Amino acid sequence: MRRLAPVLRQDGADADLISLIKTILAACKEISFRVGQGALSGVLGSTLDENIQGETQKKLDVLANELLKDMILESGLVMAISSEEEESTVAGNPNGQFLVTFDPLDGSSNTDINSLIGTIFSILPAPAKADPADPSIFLQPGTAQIAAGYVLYGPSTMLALTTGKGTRLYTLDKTYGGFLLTQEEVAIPGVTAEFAVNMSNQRHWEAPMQAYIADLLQGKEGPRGKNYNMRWIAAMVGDVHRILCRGGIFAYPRDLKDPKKPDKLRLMYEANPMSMLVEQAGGASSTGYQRIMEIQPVDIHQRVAVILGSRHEVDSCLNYHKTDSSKP
Ligand SMILES: O=P(O)(O)OC[C@H]1O[C@](O)(COP(=O)(O)O)[C@@H](O)[C@@H]1O
Ligand SMILES: [Mg+2]
Ligand SMILES: [Mg+2]
Repeated sequence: MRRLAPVLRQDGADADLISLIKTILAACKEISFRVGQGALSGVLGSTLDENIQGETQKKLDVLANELLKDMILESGLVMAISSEEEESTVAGNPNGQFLVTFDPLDGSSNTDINSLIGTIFSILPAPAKADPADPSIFLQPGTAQIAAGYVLYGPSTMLALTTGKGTRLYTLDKTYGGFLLTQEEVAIPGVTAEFAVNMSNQRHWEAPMQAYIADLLQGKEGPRGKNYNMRWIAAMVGDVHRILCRGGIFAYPRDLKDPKKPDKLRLMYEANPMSMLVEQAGGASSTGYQRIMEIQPVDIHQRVAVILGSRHEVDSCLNYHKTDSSKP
């Protein structure tokens, strides 16, 4: 089985990019070890704090954030980092070629039930001669990403990674201590009969999403003419991993439950890296009205509606949005 670095070299990644990816993964291996130790490592449960987004921080959120931040900045390869758990960006080497934005721990609410969680990351180019302390250097669309990936802390620890040459899956070999290539080319089936959405928000969705899901639920007797199955892991990283493995559609649509917070998922370190992985595997990703990777960000913690997965199913969902005259 092939090791990570030679595969990245074959894909045209330069030595600094390989080194940065290896640094991110070194932090993830440490997180994987702590997660694997569970209650024995003393990292389960909540802190007394909230993060910038007003969400309760888990001890693992804080630990994962510190590990990633320190190791990435110490590498000297990045101009700055941005994280879900940091209010603003953190400056690094003014000559660093890269920016890294990450969700240190996705699916935090799963930590206490020994269920799927992961780390999501996105690597962007650092603008030339920019101020490393200026957060606006991160405001680049997803199409500018140099690489994107996640590490899933499951029964095995897996890496999904793309540098724009397809999406590949690696598995952490704990005896050797590195990630080995276990799926060369991920190809998401275009057609599916599986959807993932938090149904408890159904009554708060906009009309097109209500109509789309209502038709899926009618199964064989409805306009879609087939029965659908539903899955919800409550960690985007787990739901996207399932879609990379066997197809499906994942949605966290806009909802009107709290008008001040209509969207849940974060553009820079959740939606964009997952969209790149999905598109590179032949899938599609949209807000319902726009390709996610083409959004020009205005804030490092900006939230966005997400609909991604099997290409034809995403297209079907988008058709419901096209016929909704109330939207752009
Ligand atoms: O609470 P819900 O509606 O099930 O939301 C689950 C969603 O929230 C998230 O956990 C948000 O991520 P964080 O855990 O990083 O805040 C997503 O991964 C997941 O898809
Ligand atoms: Mg998250
Ligand atoms: Mg998180």
